[in-house]
This record gives sequence, structure tokens and C-alpha cells, in this order.
Amino acid sequence: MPRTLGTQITMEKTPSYFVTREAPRRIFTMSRDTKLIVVVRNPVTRAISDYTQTLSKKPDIPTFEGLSFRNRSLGLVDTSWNAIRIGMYALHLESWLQYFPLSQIHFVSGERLITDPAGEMGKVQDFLGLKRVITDQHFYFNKTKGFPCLKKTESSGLPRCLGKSKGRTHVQIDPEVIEQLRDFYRPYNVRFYETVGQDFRWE
Ligand SMILES: Nc1ncnc2c1ncn2[C@@H]1O[C@H](COP(=O)(O)OS(=O)(=O)O)[C@@H](OP(=O)(O)O)[C@H]1O
Repeated sequence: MPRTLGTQITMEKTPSYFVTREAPRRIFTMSRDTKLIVVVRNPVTRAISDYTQTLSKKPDIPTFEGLSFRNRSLGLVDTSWNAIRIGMYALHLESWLQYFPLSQIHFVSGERLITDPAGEMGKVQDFLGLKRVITDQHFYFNKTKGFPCLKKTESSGLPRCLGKSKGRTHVQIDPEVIEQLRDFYRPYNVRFYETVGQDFRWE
């Protein structure tokens, strides 16, 4: 971790920590005061996004429909496939709660991060105990990108959107498979909402 002054906070971003079994203990051992931020989105959309990203790097992989099930006609979802397993948020959260209180974990809605980036960033700043510096004035909706972008960056003063790998057009998936996955995730989602005390309204 980089060294910081007393007036600074260190931030580190590794999406895989949330689903890595040893991560909570290791981070707790390093600093029990660490604040954790997790961006969560509808696990079905997340799985399709994950698959779309992998497909762009390895075009020969099997279909999403094929990878999602151990036995599709029996509705047996393959929970060993990472794209599926990662979205079982309630399970992963349990490991973190063995070390960190819920008050030290903040969940950002991936959906609201797109529809209301300033609102979500406002809550992140509050959670970190920072003055709300990032506001609505920092964002604009870029029609070409189809996502909110920054009006200007600190370094160049120019507008900046996220790169091509963020906000790809998703692969078309059989609607029946989407329905099966929604059914699969529902109990995990409900348990997750109950644990964090927030309904993300994923349907
Ligand atoms: N402002 C803005 N611009 C572009 N994309 C945005 C933005 N806000 C959120 N998102 C969503 O971020 C998704 C990609 O983030 P990831 O977490 O998958 O990235 S990574 O794991 O760090 O590579 C990406 O997912 P996909 O749409 O599936 O590509 C976006 O939906």
C-alpha cells in the first residue's frame, strides 16, 4: 500500500477481493479500520457483462447458455462458473461480516451509478467522512458513449469518459435462460437485501 500523510486516505481497487476467501482476514490483519466499498449490480446482468468481457478476449469460449448450467432442463445452475458465483453476493458478504461490521462496508448500486452518478458518489463521500466535493456539476451524459462522463479531469481539464471496455453492448441471451437465472438468484438477492438493509430492486 502506498504511504499517505495524516490528511490523506489510501484507496485501492481490486474487484476480486470481494469474492476471495482469504481477503477479509488478510485485510483485517493489515488494518481493522479499513472501510470497504463494493459496487453491486443485478447479478444476472453482471454475469452477462462478465461473459461479454471474456468473449471479447477469447472468442472461442462456449455459449453463455452452455456455461450457465450443469443441467439446463433440470434448471441446475453451474455455481462453479465464476460469472455465476460472483453474483451470489449474500454468500460472499458472510465472509466479510466475520471480520468487519456492516457499518464499515458501503454498497454502491451499479444501476444508480449510471442513472445518478453524483447521488451515488455523494453517498460514497459521506461514508468516507469527506466533504461532498464531487457533485452533479462534474458529470454530463455523453450520448455517443451512452453513459455519464466527467466534464473535465483534474489533469487535462478535458471531458473524459471511461474506456471502451466499460459499457460494451451485451451479448444477446435466450430470455428463458435469463428467467431461469433470475429465479436462481432471487433467494440470494433477498438474503443480501436483508443483510445490508437495502433493497436494490433487481428483477
Ligand atoms: N460512466 C460509466 N461509463 C461506462 N461504464 C459505466 C459507467 N458507470 C458504470 N458503468 C458500468 O461499469 C461496468 C464496467 O465495470 P467493471 O466493474 O465490469 O469493470 S472492471 O471489472 O473493473 O473491469 C460497465 O459494464 P458493462 O456495461 O457490462 O460493460 C458499465 O455498465
